Amino acid sequence: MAQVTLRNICKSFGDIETIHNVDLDIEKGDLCVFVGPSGCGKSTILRLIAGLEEITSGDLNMGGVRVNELPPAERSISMVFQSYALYPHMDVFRNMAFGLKIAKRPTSEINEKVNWASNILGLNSYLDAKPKSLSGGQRQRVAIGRAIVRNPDLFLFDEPLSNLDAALRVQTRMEIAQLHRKLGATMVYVTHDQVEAMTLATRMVVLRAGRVEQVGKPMDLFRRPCNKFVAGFIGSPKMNFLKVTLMRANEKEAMVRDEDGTLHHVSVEATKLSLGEKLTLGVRPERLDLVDSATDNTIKGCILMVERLGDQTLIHVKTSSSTDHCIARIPAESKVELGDTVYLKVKSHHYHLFDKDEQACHRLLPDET
Ligand SMILES: Nc1ncnc2c1ncn2[C@@H]1O[C@H](COP(=O)(O)OP(=O)(O)OP(=O)(O)O)[C@@H](O)[C@H]1O
Repeated sequence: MAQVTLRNICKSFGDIETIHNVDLDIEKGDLCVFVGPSGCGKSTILRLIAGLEEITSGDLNMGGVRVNELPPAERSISMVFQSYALYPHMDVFRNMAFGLKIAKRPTSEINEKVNWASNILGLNSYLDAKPKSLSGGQRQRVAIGRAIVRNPDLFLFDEPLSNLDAALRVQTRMEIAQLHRKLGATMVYVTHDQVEAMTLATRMVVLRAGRVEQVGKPMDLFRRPCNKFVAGFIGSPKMNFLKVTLMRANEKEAMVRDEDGTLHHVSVEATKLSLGEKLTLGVRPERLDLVDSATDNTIKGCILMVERLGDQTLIHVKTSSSTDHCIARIPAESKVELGDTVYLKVKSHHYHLFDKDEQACHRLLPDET
């Protein structure tokens, strides 16, 4: 049985419904990450699970029991916010001990648990310090410590790394992943950063405008996005999209033509498509290889920008078919200059194809990809 289940959950603020029929199972031990653009409803769903917002309709179950009306304090959850929410006048020890004190736990248990948490989080040397003397990363660790001492059934994280600088974000992200493994805890984690989502999640939930678009393991969503939205949201730089027309189709391949007249052979099950249908071809920047001349499966374009990143180079290429310009990730030693005409080749099984409703055609991938 899943630890947390959402069934047909809707949430309205006044007359406006912002969360629409969300169904989701969060299994024990999952690190379930909600990801999606600003305003898609990530925090609202987290707050519904926490009991900080009232559910308009649907059922929220925890451990098999319906908890829609259960107050937050009775849900066995701990929440960690972006803003840390530490008490400025209390030292680190008292901040971490606060919840247990309120719960009137014996002093020996409080000492034991706070020491255990501060060991795990590397806070032993700071137990007497006040929050204002700590760095952002240390403060967030105290907030996490305060959450773990309570040993809840479920941890909820709302963009906990947003206030940290880039280096600290990576470090704290690793610490959260390690903590998740050490504790075997069930966690729900909200972020708008798809890299954070990919690296942390055991299960990723992609949301758009209050609806779940796709749920799955990060690499499954990366390899087999169910639609153009998920394909464009996961991956950095994002997937390139080209406007194409279907010329031929069978159960193993779609042959499409781009706006330059180049043919692309795409390894997908394409029997449901109609000849002449306008489609979108997707290809990730790392799947484009520089070649000398145009053949089938190449994209022709003119270099608009060259970004040399050290170990690799990104080229931004203007093409006739791409909805935006195309980005290709190429080896650092490639000799390319602004204004060059380039040909970028794609293997048939590296393409994605989306129908006129932006739904993905089933990809036929070889085992190694
Ligand atoms: N208390 C509220 N009253 C009215 N509308 C609200 C309230 N809280 C959230 N909303 C609306 O619900 C929608 C989802 O908001 P939510 O904060 O959950 O998005 P989000 O995905 O977490 O966004 P962000 O990444 O920007 O934090 C938005 O349109 C927001 O304006």
